[in-house]
Amino acid sequence: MSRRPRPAGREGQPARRAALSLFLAVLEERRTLDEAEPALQGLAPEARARARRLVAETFRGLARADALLAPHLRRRPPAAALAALRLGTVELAQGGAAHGVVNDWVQIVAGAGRKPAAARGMVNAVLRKMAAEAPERWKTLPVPEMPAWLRGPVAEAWGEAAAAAIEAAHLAGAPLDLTAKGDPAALAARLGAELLPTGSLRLPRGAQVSALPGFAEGDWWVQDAGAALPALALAPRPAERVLDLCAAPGGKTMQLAAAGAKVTAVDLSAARLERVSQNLARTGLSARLLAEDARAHQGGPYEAILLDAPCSATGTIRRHPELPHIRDGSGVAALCALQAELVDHAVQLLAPGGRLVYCTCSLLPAEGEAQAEAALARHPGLRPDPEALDLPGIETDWRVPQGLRLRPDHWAQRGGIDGFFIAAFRRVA
Ligand SMILES: C[S@@+](CC[C@H](N)C(=O)[O-])C[C@H]1O[C@@H](n2cnc3c(N)ncnc32)[C@H](O)[C@@H]1O
Repeated sequence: MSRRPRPAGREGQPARRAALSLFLAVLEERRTLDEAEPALQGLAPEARARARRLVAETFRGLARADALLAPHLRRRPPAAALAALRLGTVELAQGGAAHGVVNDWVQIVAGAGRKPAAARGMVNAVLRKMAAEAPERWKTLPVPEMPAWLRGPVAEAWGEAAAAAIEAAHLAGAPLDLTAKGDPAALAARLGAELLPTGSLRLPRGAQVSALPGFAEGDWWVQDAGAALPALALAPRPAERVLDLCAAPGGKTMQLAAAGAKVTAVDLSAARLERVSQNLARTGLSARLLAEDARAHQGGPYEAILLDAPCSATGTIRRHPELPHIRDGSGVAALCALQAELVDHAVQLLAPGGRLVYCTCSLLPAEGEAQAEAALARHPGLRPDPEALDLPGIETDWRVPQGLRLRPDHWAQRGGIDGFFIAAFRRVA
């Protein structure tokens, strides 16, 4: 029996409706995509993934979409109509079929807001113009800049050219990196992945994680190549008692446990610790999990401590393009104070001769290099341990006096790496 063709765009409409709610939830409530995504529960997994992808791409290219839209908007449209225009423009710029995209967004807007008829006409007219303009003009528009609170310190630390290169990396997005539970070379061959010099595996952006071989068996987990380095720098030994502070969702906990260490993993958030538990169950690894403030942890002394401190997460903008649109830098001072308190407590929990690795996925030197310097100034019994950072595959220009500085523009030919700062210390007294 022949099936009647579906009207263009109909199968995309649930995803687009969901994208509109998700986009508004992130922007208006200042929640990350991860925090807001549970609102999409009930949507088929494919539509959910499509909605999330569209919202992420819209935040990534928002400055470009706004530049294209501006000449066609006499006044700022109501929130839902503006969101539809931004999402629709990005879809069109990235090759979406004009008829389906425009019709769907017009229908969606017709059911939202206080003056649906006016909004409907405006969205229809503007998106038709975008269908004609956006695909050609998109790539000619400037690369979106980081917000001033972030761009300022980045350009001051590494210069204008580096800031621009980091912005280009944010726009390019990130590939899919995995960490193997066992032999990385064997897993790379099995998955057809690139084996990176640091031991991580790399697949092209957009690969569907749960469909990859070995996911259900727990043979690997998703982890940026930069995020995999701190646990390698700690170099846990089999049966060694290791403390993993600020552990959720557990990428580093799994690395430490896979190396055979007896891991105690601490995180303030019981909900996030539940994800560590699920990750450990999937990978068949184990660790002792404690939901508590790391500053109150009593235990040890430990031979090895990993402190992956909460931070601005500005090193992960490639993967979390909404961050520049929902943060204003006002939380950074409090994060820096918390990081220092966490370092101080970690030092107290360290056995004489013990190793401490401190890291943050931040581009801000205040959360990285400055924290490492301040820790040494506050703790005369702490020494830098630069040899711990002599890891396979490390490029010489990642080394800085305080430790390792990774930036998204590093490894540009390979597809980049998340921004990270990593310092290694030893307690000598
Ligand atoms: C950068 S994430 C950790 C990522 C994790 N190490 C991994 O590799 O998957 C920071 C974590 O710190 C936790 N956190 C924030 N403040 C904390 C505190 N005072 N004590 C313990 N954990 C805290 C957050 O809940 C969050 O899970």
